[in-house]
Amino acid sequence: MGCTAPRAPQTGKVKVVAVDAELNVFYEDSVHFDRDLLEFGTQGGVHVHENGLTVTSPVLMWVKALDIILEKMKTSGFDFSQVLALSGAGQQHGSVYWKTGASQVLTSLSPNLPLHEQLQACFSISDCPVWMDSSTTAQCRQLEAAVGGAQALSCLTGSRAYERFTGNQIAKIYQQNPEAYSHTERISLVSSFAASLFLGSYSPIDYSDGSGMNLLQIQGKVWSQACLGACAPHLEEKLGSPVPSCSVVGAVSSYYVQRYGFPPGCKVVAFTGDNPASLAGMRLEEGDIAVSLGTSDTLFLWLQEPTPALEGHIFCNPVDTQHYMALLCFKNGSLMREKIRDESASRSWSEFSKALQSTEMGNGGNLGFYFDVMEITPEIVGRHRFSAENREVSAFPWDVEIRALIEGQFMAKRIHAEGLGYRVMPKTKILATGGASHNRDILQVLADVFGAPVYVIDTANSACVGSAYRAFHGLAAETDVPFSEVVKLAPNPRLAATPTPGASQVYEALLPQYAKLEQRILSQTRGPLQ
Ligand SMILES: O=C(CO)[C@@H](O)[C@H](O)CF
Repeated sequence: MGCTAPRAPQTGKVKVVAVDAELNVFYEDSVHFDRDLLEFGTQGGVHVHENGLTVTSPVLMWVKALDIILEKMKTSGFDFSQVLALSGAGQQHGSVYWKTGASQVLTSLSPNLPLHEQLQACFSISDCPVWMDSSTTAQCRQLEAAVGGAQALSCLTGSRAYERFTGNQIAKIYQQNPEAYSHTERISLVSSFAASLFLGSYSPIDYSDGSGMNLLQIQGKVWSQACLGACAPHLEEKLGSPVPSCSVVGAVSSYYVQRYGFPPGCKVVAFTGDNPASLAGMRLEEGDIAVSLGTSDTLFLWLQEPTPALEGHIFCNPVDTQHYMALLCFKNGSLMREKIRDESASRSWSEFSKALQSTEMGNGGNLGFYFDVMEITPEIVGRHRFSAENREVSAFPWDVEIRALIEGQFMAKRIHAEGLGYRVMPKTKILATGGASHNRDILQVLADVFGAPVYVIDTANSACVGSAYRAFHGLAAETDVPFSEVVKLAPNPRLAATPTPGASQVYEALLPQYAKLEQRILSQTRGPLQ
C-alpha cells in the first residue's frame, strides 16, 4: 500500500493507493484539505502569510486527514489484513516539530480514539513550514557563508542554499522561536512524520528526502556537522540518523492492528519525498530522464556521477543507494508554449503542430530563448532570437518562431541536464508526462533533440504508486533484489516518438551554439562574470 502525505503538486491532499502482487492498482482514494477539512481554512492545503513569503500547513490537519482516509477505507470494506507492507511520500522540505514527551503518546495510542484527538498536544510548532515558503533568505546566506559559499554547499549537500530547504527553516525557527525549538525533542520531514504515525514511534529520515535539507552529505550519507552547527544547536539528536530509502523501519503499530485490522507483521518501509517517490513510480532507470511538461517543466534525472552545481538539486537516489537523482526546474513551460501558440498559431494547437511538421530539424540555424517570466534555469528574462549567423533579430516568421521555442526549450533541458552529470546512453528512455506530452509533434522534437525514444506515462498517481512499489521493494530488501526486478510486472509506458534519422548530427552541432548564446545573454543581462 502506498500513501502520500500532503503533496503540493496535487494542491494539498492525502492520497492512498493499494497495489496487488501483480502491481495493479486495485484501490485508491483521497482526502482534500480545502474541501474535507474546512476548519483549517487552507487554500491549496497551505496558509500563505501576510508577508507573502511565509507559507505553512497545520500539522493536525495532516493527522486528521489520515484518520479520515483510513476510516473511509474501513467503511468501504478494504481488507487491511492483506497488507504486507506500506510506504509513502510527503512534500519535500517541509518539517514537523514534535514536542518533548510526544514519543510516549505516540507509542501508547488508544485504538478506541482517532489519531488527531490523541496527538493534539504533541507538536511544539502547530503550523509547519512547507516547500512553498521563501522567508529564509537570511538563513540561506548564513549557511552558505558557514561552509565556504554556495558552490561548496552544493558539493556537500547536492544544492546551494534554497529558502524552502529544511536546514534553513530550522535555523529560522531556532532564531525566531527559541522556546519552541528548546521544547522540540524530534524534527521530522513530512515524509518521516507520516511514517512515524504508522510506526507508533519516530521514523528516521531517509537519504533521498534528507537530501532536500541542505544538511545531509550526499556522498557520505551522513549529516554534515558544519551544516548542522550553522543551523541550530543539538540538531543531530533531534533529527536522528538517516537511513537508506529502501529500509524497513519497523512494523505497523498495534494501534493500526487493533483499530483497522492490519496484520501485526505489516512492514513499514521508509517514507520519502514526493519527487523521489515519483521517480520510483515512473520506474526511471540508469540513463533515463523524465520530463514533466507542465506550468513549469521539471526534469527528473538518474545520475551515476553527479556534478553538483548552482542550479538544480541532486538527491540520493531512492531506489539505488549507490546512485543519485536530480531535479531541474524550468519556469517558462506551458504558459510560454500557450503564449507563442496564441501569437503565432492563432491560438490553435493544430496550427502549432503544422508549424513543427513544416519546418526542418535545426530550424535553419535560427535559435530562440523565450522567458516571459524570470527563468530559474538559467536566470534570464525576456525573448532573444538569433539568426544562423548569430545575429540577434527582433522576429522570426510564425513557423520558425514555433520551432525555435520548442527546440530551444528542449536544447536547454539537455544542456543543463548534462551540466549536472547526465549523459544520454544507448538504452536511454525519455518519459514524458504533463499537458504538452499529449502533443505528438512536440514529443517528436524532444526525441530528436535528445536522440532517444520518448514514452508517455500518466503520472497523476506517480508518487503514490511509487510508494507502493517501494513498499514491495522493502519486502525484498533482505534479498538484495534490484528495484527494477521487483517492479518489472508494472504496466509499461507507451512509445510515442523515436528520433528522426539524422537528428543527432543536427543537434550535436546546434547544442554548443545554443549554450554559447545562452552564456552571451547571461553576461549581457547580469554583467560580465566576476
Ligand atoms: O520543492 C520541491 C522540490 O524541490 C517541490 O517539488 C515539492 O517537493 C512539492 F511537494
